[in-house]
Amino acid sequence: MSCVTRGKKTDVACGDQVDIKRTDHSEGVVEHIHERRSLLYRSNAFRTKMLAANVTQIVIVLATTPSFYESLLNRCLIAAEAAGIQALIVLNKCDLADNSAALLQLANYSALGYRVQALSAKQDIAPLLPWLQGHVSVLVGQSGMGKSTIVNALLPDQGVRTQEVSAVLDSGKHTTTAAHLYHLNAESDLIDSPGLQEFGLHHLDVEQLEQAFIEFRPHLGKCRFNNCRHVHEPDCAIHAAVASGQIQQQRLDYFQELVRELGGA
Ligand SMILES: Nc1nc2c(ncn2[C@@H]2O[C@H](COP(=O)(O)OP(=O)(O)OP(=O)(O)O)[C@@H](O)[C@H]2O)c(=O)[nH]1
Ligand SMILES: [Zn+2]
Repeated sequence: MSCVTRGKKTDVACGDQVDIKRTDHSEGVVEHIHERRSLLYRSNAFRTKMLAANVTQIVIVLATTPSFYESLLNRCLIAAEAAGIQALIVLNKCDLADNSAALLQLANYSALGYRVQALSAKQDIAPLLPWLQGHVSVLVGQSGMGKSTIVNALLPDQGVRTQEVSAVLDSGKHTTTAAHLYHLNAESDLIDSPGLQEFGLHHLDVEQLEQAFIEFRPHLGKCRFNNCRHVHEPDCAIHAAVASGQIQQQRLDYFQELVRELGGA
């Protein structure tokens, strides 16, 4: 049913549960937004956008080709941790060429405890099904990684994105401009979001960032200075953990990149 919000407020996110009042047989007004279990954001220095509400899992879609931005993968993982949502990493297009390099790259993330599923959405979507069962999952990823293909494979009857193409663009190019929620079955929902090229995390502060790097947690609060930003400070527990191999240098680099964006270092 097509519904509008009262006034100019558009604080409703895809996945929200709402009370509506019917104004017509096919139209209504959103009266109330229910309390959210989770809310996923992305933001730049100027504005914060709600990505999806009430999701329990973020599914990060990567592919062997075109190559994916590892920085974007990290940002998605950090956004998930900050929102208290679990993450699943999907490596799509595994029917293509050699995926061993990409799998090796992702082994670093399995070592952190993140689940990684190799897949070819074109050939067989079945390996993804058990991961989605019982969850409200949101699919995120760069353009071209195969999100539409995954959604179409999961919901073959809905002609999901092709429908949009004919209605809006009529150009034959698959593009998703807004998030959509689909019911996979009685217990599982799937939210498809537009392709991302960047994923800003300006809505987080340094302390939230530190906590979102899960392998930092056991070392936090153990630096000599309690406002240590883990750059060049002496007796830094995070640097000590990098030196002893408990934290990967690259993850510390990603952390520093995010802190610099906040203007905090
Ligand atoms: N070989 C192979 N190609 C795939 C697979 N999945 C998707 N593709 C192809 O990759 C291209 C991009 O796939 P899409 O599903 O449109 O990508 P997307 O992530 O939805 O892109 P946006 O709509 O821009 O966000 C298309 O040409 C697909 O046919 C796969 O498993 N194997
Ligand atoms: Zn430190």
